[in-house]
Amino acid sequence: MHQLDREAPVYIAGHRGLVGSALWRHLEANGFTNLVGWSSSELDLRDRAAVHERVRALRPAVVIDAAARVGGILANHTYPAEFLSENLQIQVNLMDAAVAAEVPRLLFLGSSCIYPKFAEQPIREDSLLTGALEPTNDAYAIAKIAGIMQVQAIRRQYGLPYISAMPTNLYGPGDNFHPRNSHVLPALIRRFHEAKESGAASVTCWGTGTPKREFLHVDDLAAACLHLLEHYDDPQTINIGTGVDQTIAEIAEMTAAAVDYQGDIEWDTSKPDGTPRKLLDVSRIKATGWKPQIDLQTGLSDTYRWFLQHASEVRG
Ligand SMILES: NC(=O)C1=CN([C@@H]2O[C@H](COP(=O)(O)OP(=O)(O)OC[C@H]3O[C@@H](n4cnc5c(N)ncnc54)[C@H](OP(=O)(O)O)[C@@H]3O)[C@@H](O)[C@H]2O)C=CC1
Ligand SMILES: C[C@H]1O[C@H](OP(=O)(O)OP(=O)(O)OC[C@H]2O[C@@H](n3cnc4c(=O)[nH]c(N)nc43)[C@H](O)[C@@H]2O)[C@@H](O)[C@@H](O)C1=O
Repeated sequence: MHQLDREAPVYIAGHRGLVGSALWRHLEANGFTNLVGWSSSELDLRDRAAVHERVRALRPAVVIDAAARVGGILANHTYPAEFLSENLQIQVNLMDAAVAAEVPRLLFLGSSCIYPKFAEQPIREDSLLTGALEPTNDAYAIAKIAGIMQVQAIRRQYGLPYISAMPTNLYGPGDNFHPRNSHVLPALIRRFHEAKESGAASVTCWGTGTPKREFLHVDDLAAACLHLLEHYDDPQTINIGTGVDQTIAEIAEMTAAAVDYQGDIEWDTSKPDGTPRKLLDVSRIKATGWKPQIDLQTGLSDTYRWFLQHASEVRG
């Protein structure tokens, strides 16, 4: 593979989200001068005709699909119909439009929840479709698996070097801090912060605290995406993660420390735990020369600082 042209148009779908905004920052810092993004109100990616028209008119050199209906365990569990339907529509429209406009390079982003609930740990890419999915996010996972298949089908049929990558759980500036619909880290940053402010004696977290999760800072993810666009060309999807995980109880302790909340932590076991563990095997991406730079403690403190500085504009 070769260096991307820094002056050619790069379309970042979902450029206002956690991942898309990090991609924008990273590409800009790496000399890209022609980044393009439309918000969902400017271009609803479920609108097939509009997507075809925009992509045909722009003829980007690269499309990065960071647009999706995204949420934490409870949002996935509560709205499976939307998570399936909206994600299928967004990715099918984008990829079909890219093929029709002969876009030469595309990166599709999925998620580590595509792998079987009881996959052997750490999870290798070839575990895909070897077992049943975790029920709290099976609808979302099936949409993402369809995306991987579409990338492979396009490569086979049209010979275009499109790729897909599967990030582990992400966090960082620009995250969604909604109290119910977000992922665990932003939810806990907000909850511990509010408890500290109000002087609450305890904070309640969801589930048993025993599941394990792996967290990657979104700036590391953005660097990995550019690295893959310049160094990876294979039909098989590739994992992006740290190769290290913690229990949710440990994560809650770390978040409380980052926020400086001194009270107790309690557990609401009526809330779902989700998959017991999903640690990615990251040997393939490491072999291409990429590795994460931001450790979880530093990343958590930075994210909390960002949350405080952007209190009036945080999502959720
Ligand atoms: N967050 C995580 O922990 C992980 C995320 N990922 C993947 O990374 C990608 C990005 O996720 P993330 O940044 O966290 O999600 P966010 O919710 O932060 O951002 C998603 C973006 O998608 C856009 N979008 C959603 N629906 C539409 C639509 N109908 N038309 C146009 N744009 C739309 C939104 O645009 P707007 O703001 O303009 O409405 C939003 O900016 C997803 O594919 C996700 O699966 C993978 C692993 C973990
Ligand atoms: C990225 C990934 O994200 C989702 O899967 P998940 O890994 O289960 O993500 P989560 O961050 O929501 O939860 C992780 C763990 O943390 C526990 N937990 C404690 N307290 C809170 C809490 O307050 N909020 C949340 N959300 N979780 C909490 C929670 O019970 C669970 O055990 C899917 O959308 C999936 O589709 C996907 O791709």
